[in-house]
Amino acid sequence: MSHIVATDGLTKRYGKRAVVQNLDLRVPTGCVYGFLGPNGSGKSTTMKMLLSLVQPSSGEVRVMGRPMNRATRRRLLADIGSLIESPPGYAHLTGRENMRLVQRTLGLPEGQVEHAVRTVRMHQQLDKRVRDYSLGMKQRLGIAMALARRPRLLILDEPTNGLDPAGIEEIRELLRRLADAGVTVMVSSHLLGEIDRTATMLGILSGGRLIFQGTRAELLAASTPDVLIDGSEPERANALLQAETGSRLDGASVRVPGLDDKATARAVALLVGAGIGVHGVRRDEQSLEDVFMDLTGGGGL
Ligand SMILES: Nc1ncnc2c1ncn2[C@@H]1O[C@H](COP(=O)(O)OP(=O)(O)OP(=O)(O)O)[C@@H](O)[C@H]1O
Repeated sequence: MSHIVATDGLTKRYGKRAVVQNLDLRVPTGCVYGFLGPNGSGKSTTMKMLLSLVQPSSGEVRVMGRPMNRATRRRLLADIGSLIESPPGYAHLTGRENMRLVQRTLGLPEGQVEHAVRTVRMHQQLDKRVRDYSLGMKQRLGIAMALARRPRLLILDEPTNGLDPAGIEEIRELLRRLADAGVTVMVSSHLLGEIDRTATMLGILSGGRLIFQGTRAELLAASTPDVLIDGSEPERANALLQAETGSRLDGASVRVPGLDDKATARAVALLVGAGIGVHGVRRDEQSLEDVFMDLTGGGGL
């Protein structure tokens, strides 16, 4: 599989503190890559290193098969569109004037800029000043600016931040359309729910480390859902299991986290051996959100 972005041991230290540690990112060409993690986990710093806006302390970034560094940056950036932190654009100018600036700066044909504006469905809002735009409109104009150069790779840092549900859905739909048109999109969020249905690959960052990278199905498979045990004496059963497994009472059931099949059989044998009647053992249904919360410890989510 070809990767449009690949990093090896990518690390950023500020003073003694490593804010991004040893990342081996693999972004397959043509996917929507959801880059998830709580606030402060290092997503923006990583994206800035991918764009060579921040110099890595160690490790390597390869984009489109080439090393990204100060020397190669200019050429590689010609094929990358990005939106990092607040939306760009001069507030006192209209959308059209801002787009014209982008066109002139990059020396682009007019049709290309118009196509970018239509893609984000902003063509009817272009004569308003940017300061009168809603946040969603500003984000969409920012994405149009990033798209104007017809990038192969689009890097978007929290494009849904601060948007209402309708605005979030618009961005989601836009990302899907871009992916269908062959653009690889890397998009960060601190909320799994904002991108999990759009992203085909997920990378999860926690405390500067990549704690998961793979598909949604792989993420679900990587988790061990809690086991719920129903029996004749839930309190005594919980007391027997608690020290070793961290179990707790959940209604009339005993909820036991992190048990694989063998450990489940051992727990049941222990209870039966202690004279407790076990009449039900089942695995809890787990949502992707539960798995994400488990992995990141729920920090900042
Ligand atoms: N220039 C800098 N100097 C020192 N520390 C920094 C600098 N830039 C970022 N950090 C620290 O690095 C950590 C990661 O920040 P980063 O912005 O990459 O996280 P994030 O996951 O994008 O979070 P957020 O969504 O809140 O922006 C934070 O603790 C931040 O304070």
